[in-house]
Amino acid sequence: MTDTTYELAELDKETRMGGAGTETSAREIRRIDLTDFEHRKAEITEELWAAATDIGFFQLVNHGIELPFVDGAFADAARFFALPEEAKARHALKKGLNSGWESMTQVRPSIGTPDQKESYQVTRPHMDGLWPDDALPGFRERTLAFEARCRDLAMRVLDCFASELGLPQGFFGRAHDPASPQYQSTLRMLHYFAVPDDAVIPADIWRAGAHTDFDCLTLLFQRDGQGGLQVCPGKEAEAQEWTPVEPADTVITCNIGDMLTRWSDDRLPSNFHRVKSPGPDDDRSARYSIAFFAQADRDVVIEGPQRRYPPITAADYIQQRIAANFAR
Ligand SMILES: O=C(O)CCC(=O)C(=O)O
Ligand SMILES: [Fe+2]
Repeated sequence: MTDTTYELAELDKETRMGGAGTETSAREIRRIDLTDFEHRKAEITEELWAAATDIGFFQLVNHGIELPFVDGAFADAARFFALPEEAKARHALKKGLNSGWESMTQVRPSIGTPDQKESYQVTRPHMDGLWPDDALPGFRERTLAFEARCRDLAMRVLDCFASELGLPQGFFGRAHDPASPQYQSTLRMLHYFAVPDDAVIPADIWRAGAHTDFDCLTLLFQRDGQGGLQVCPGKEAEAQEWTPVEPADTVITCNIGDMLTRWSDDRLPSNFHRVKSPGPDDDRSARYSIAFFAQADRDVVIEGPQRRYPPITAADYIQQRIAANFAR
């Protein structure tokens, strides 16, 4: 726990989510099938809206990003993280720009201890000097291609939300424009460290501490057998009951982020999630995941149709969240 008070209400809420809480499997993790998206858009929109508003999180299946492509992105992530420390340090995080490599520097307001992980982030306009081109030929091109597919899929889902919110089709696509120098959507490769067999992990050490995401929508790719993710819908946060999410190679777990909560005047609640450390009976090997964060372009003003929150640019919004999360 920290005793800092934050300017954003979202952050104050986060500081209260650091306890262990309890586990429940009673919540349904709804799977939304995107097969034949263009023809089934109305039906899919209904399902997405119901899952996002009743439960607060959901998974996508038959989402169109082919498994070999996802496998390739994970293979590239593993190759990057296997580079020597000094090679990775040449591509160090540009703080505030969600670009580059960091290790153990993310401290969540909920727990106050560093996440037990390293990450490499790609945010298109800020990648000068951050690509490992010499060590990993082709990594840049493949990673950008994967990022583009994630962005397109995220915009499909956001288009469905737009129609329910009374916003025009393409509204979110225009606000997340990969050709704009203001683009700030981010692809993040994550590597949670293996834990030695004899290590006893203190209760306040998490692979990722409890948090909501800063963005509009997160697409989270996980690997079969690499569990640990737990979710708690924002509207049920007080109960601190966490539902484990079974990982699978072919599904994408989605989180609504705080930016969309604001933009929807609270109609789409963000959800808390965290990644627990392996317990005594859990697999202790390394865990990899990849997240795509759809964050509106820096110059876009976030203001819902009902104006429940004061307008804020997406740049200022993300900046306040980064400042609260990265110690150095
Ligand atoms: O690795 C995971 O499963 C979750 C990652 C996450 O929540 C994040 O990076 O925001
Ligand atoms: Fe997250």
